[in-house]
Amino acid sequence: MLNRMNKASTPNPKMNLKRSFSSALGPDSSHLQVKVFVRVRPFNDREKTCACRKVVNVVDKSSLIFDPEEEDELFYFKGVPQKSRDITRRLNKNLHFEFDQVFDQESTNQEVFEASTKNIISSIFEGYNCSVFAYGATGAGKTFTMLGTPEHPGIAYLTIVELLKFIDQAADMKVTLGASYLEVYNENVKDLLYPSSAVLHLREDATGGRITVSGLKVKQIDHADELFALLSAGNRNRSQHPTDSNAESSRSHAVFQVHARIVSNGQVKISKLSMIDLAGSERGAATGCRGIRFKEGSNINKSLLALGNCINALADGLKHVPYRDSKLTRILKDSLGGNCRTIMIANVSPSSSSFEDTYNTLKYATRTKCIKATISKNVMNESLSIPQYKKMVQELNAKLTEIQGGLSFPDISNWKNKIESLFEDRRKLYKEILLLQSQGKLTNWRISQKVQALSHHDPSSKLQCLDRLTTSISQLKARSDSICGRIAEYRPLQEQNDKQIEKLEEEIKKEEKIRHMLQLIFDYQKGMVELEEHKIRCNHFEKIVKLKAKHEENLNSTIKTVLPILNQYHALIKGNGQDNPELTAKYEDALRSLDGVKGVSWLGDEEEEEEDSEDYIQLRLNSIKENDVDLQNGAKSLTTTFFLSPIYQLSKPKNNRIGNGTPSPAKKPKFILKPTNPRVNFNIKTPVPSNNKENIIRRTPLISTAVKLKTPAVPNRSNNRPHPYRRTPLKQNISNVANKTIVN
Ligand SMILES: Nc1ncnc2c1ncn2[C@@H]1O[C@H](COP(=O)(O)OP(=O)(O)OP(=O)(O)O)[C@@H](O)[C@H]1O
Repeated sequence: MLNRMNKASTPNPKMNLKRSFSSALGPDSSHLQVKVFVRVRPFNDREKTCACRKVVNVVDKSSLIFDPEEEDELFYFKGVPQKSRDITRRLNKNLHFEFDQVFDQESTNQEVFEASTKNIISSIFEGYNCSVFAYGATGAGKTFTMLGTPEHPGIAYLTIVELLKFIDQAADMKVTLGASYLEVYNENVKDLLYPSSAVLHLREDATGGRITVSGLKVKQIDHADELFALLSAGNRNRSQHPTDSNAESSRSHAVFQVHARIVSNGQVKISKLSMIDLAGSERGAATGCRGIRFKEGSNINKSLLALGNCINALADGLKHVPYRDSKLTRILKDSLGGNCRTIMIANVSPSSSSFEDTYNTLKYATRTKCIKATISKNVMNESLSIPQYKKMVQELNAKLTEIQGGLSFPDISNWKNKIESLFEDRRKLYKEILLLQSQGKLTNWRISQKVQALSHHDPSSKLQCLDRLTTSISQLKARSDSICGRIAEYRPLQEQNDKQIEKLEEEIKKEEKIRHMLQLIFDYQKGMVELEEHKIRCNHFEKIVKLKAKHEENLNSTIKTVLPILNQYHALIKGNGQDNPELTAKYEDALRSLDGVKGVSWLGDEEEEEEDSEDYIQLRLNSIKENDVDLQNGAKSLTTTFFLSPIYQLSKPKNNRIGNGTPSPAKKPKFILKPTNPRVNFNIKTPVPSNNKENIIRRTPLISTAVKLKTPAVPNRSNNRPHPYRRTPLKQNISNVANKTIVN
């Protein structure tokens, strides 16, 4: 038995058939594979009369046995019954085939439809292409299955009925249907709905994948009746000629296509249902065809052979599928291996007279089961009309309102008021303190000027102006003390405000949901206060610079006046013979001092030259950056960086040097105006005095200056070198601003 099965299983090595043909994948994965059904038609009259044997035995719903074993009749040899079989008789193949479903002779078209095509109707409305094709030898029942008779309507009819039923039920979609019907006869394509039209040609689209039939007309369908009328009319136009096997043999491959355009939920799905009734495969000898019929048969077989090759290539998963070998395979390209849910109904005759045809059909069908198709929906976005957009916007708005209703935003107005109020207090406090500081610094600068003026005179002289100077210094000092006192009064309030703001910031951090929102408000308010602080500092700095400039102007004008008078006095004394060496030395010392003021450069000043090269005539304030606070001994100081961009720089030429520290009266000092060099930075620390008055005096630069009243600083000239800051008034100005007034 096993041997027989093995033998039977290798009739054609290329087909690689096995004894048992089981479905490669389960029913759930069928959407990836071509579904294959086999239908066995009843014996026809001719088969009945010729006493043919039944070669197909339907075992159950999904399997059949081809060429089943028969009970061995008793075999007599010389009148004696033998135990062994009759060796002159052919062995039965007894092949077991399995398909998605097998329909026996008793099955109706309705049953075939219910089990096969009905299941793919919904896929059409999802945007999938679907195709059903009937395969089999001539007279095997393809046309009966696909088209049927008035009494027994076929798959095409039943599918259309179901399709229309589906459309009626689906109220939420708009479906437009169209139909086309073509036949491939003798390798010519003909429009069956418009039979008078010329032979149609196949075109491949630009992407090289899709085949279209150029000139094939798609008729729009508004009513179900129209679809049936089209089907009937197309069938009448089909090439049919009687053969020995079939009195009404269809000699062409017919492709009836229903094109659907489904619009739902703003999407457009386009799908196509193809129902293909293939011409029957036939053996010339078996069908008794001659002449034109033989030519027809050759072409039919040629295209069916091409179809078989495509099925084999697809089943083996080959990259190249020979669709181009025939018109039929080109047309069926997207129904077999393309983006399509495909159903094959293989029709077979049960009669031994069609033994070879049935066997070949079953082999084809088995190979077809292995074809896997990758299907995807043909969905595209519909370009909506204005009313549709309006409707969509309304729907979205309604959803938004619904979502917003579900969200509750916490009320942060209390927080906001609290933050704003605390920072408003801080702003006022800082403003008062800084303005007072500015007044104090300006006052102290005036004190320092008067102290300098005082130092120019002999304290023992009883000049009236000295009294005025001393009185003025005392008044200014009293004012400075008063300002310091007022600043000190603000200190507790400022500390309290700082603590409140620190606490508030901590509280904000604990608010999980609104923390970020509150932090934004907090940072904004903080920034506003800092901005105001900077504005006050800028104003202060401008005032200082103006004062210095005015002072320098006065000094220069005094020198201009004093120098000729001094020379005159010296000449007068000398002329009167009252000159003495001590007086001459003092005179020369005074000259040197005045020369120094005018800017003579001395040897060994290189480093200072580098350090203090920021001699500016005009200064422009660009921007300010605060580096915040330095806590030391309980006192706070604010460090501010000023970026000063000089417009022009007044410089001494490098060669304006005399040598060995000796000034050269022959060479007058020269100045040149140079364009600005890159930005110059000044770090300016603004001390914020603590409560402690001692500390205030010790740490506040201007007050320190005031304390130095009793012992005014005198430039150290022990090495016969003028102090660089005393030598050049401009430098002195800058140094005062940078080091004394603010940086201390
Ligand atoms: N299941 C069936 N039940 C009853 N009669 C059938 C059945 N199948 C086929 N027949 C009959 O068998 C005959 C041949 O069938 P059909 O024309 O459908 O064959 P075919 O495969 O289309 O042949 P061809 O390829 O030559 O067109 C028809 O008279 C048809 O009515």
